[in-house]
Amino acid sequence: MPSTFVTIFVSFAIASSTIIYKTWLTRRSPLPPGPPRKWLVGNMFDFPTSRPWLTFRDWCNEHGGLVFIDLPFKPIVVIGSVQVARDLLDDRSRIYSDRPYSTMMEILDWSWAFFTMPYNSEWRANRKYFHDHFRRSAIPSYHSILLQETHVALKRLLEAPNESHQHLRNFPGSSIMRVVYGVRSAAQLREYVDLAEHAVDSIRRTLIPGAFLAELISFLKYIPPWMPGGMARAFAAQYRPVVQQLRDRPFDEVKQAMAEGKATPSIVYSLIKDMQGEGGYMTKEQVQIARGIAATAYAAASDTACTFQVYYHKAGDYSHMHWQTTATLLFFVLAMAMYPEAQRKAQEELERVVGPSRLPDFNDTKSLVYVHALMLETLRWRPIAPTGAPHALSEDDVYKGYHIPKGSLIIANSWAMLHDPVDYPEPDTFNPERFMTKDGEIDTSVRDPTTIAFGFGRRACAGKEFSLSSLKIFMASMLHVYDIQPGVGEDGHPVVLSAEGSDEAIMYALFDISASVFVISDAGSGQLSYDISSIHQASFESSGASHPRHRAYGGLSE
Ligand code: HEM
Repeated sequence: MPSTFVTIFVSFAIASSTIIYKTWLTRRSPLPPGPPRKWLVGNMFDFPTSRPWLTFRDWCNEHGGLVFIDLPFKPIVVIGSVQVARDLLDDRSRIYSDRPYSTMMEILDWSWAFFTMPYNSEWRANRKYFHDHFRRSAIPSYHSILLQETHVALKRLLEAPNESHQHLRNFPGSSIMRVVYGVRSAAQLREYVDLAEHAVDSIRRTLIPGAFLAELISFLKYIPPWMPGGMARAFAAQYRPVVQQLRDRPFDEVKQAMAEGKATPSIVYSLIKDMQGEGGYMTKEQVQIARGIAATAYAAASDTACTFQVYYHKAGDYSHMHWQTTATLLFFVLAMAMYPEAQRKAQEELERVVGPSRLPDFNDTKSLVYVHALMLETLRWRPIAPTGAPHALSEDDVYKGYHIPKGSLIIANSWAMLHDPVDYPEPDTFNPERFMTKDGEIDTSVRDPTTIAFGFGRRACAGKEFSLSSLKIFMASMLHVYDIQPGVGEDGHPVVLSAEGSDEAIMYALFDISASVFVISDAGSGQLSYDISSIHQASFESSGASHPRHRAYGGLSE
């Protein structure tokens, strides 16, 4: 009985609010063009459920660089060209920098993560502190950690190649934990990476289309778990403690270690030192910011959630968090297995620049032009945020005569921009050389894909420089040491690889490379004399000193 009442009440509320909303929406015209809208439901049944970037691209090809999608209570504007993205998200960033509100994110207690925050003074303060520690000039101080974590991953790949997926997944998480919290113990790093994954699982589960009606009807968040309609609160009760642990546990451990005089240098350590006044006192707001920005980096980088995409879909909004650095590394490995010629060219460059007796380091990266082009091409070929992360418009706007209503969700279709055949001929082919001149330099006349893949305007990726450094040293080191090939299937033939993801995916589905790609040691000419098996994780844990460099002849094969 109560559930019948709730159903009738909810249906009535939806129908009447939809009519009011439609009247409001169309009070000013014209709206940007888009797929034809049906009365009351608008484009609700046109919205793509799979690979939306392809449908968005087609709509933009038909209607122009700006397309309006009319979903109940959620006007969506899709940007299909770099020029429009620059005009709106960069040049008008004052009003295009909000994020859409999500009920589930609020009740799961993700509001401290500044990638979810609205564009306000709290976001500004968070972003400023984050920037202090992740701006380009700050990154060299993390180089030794990135190198060490890269070497740990290489060693693990050698020891347990069947778990290659896991090793790639651990690299970003472990690196960021060491940078942000100074964690050294391998066991604790693993525990924290798992904790981040568990917490972010809460977001993954809210993504399932229509999973939570509370995204559409916000008051459902007040219904207790034991009542019909209380699903959102029941779900939140399960995950909220995990999300809070992610935010608090590593931070509190650093504070405790500082009090005992045992803390190692880290971003949290410097934040606390910088914020503490006389007598070591921090205000409640300062503690909140320090906790929040540390955990944002932790969540954003550690195989977890860097950004979130929110689409309105049939029964409600859903947020889509995704796995940035790990996903890029997975696509890199896949590309290497699919395009052996590109792999070979990178290895030739590594042999020339680095030579056979050591691993690449950050002094080499400037000379590794082909590896740089290969990284750019990976980010372009399979952008892991194909539709970016949604912005929200905070004031009514007019662009080229079209009215864009306040509150619209703004989606930049990065995939379409990165596959524009005018900028990138034959865009589906993985071809690092498109970024190089005939003289072997980076061709600055080709559009730099990092200006698209990391988003736009004031909300563009705050970890971009950190990511680029991690990706480049990891890719160079991996190719210097290993050959990457398709695995062999049960029929004895090489597995046929595909980079398309599954049909259901609203982003590129992550795949387990362990099953389909072989990573084998002794890359390139087979002349490498550096023995990766001699790297000792324990030596990083105890001292933080740079890794011991052993020389052993006979290549890397065991
Ligand atoms: C391959 C790696 C990565 C890619 C492609 C990537 C891409 C993105 C994109 C597309 C956005 C949304 C931008 C927008 O709203 O226009 C974003 C936001 C963000 N990223 Fe990343 N990201 C990566 C790695 C990282 C890492 C390693 C960190 C942390 C160290 C990080 C921290 C953030 C943060 C904090 C935001 C939210 C910014 C805000 O809302 O103000 N990202 N990223």
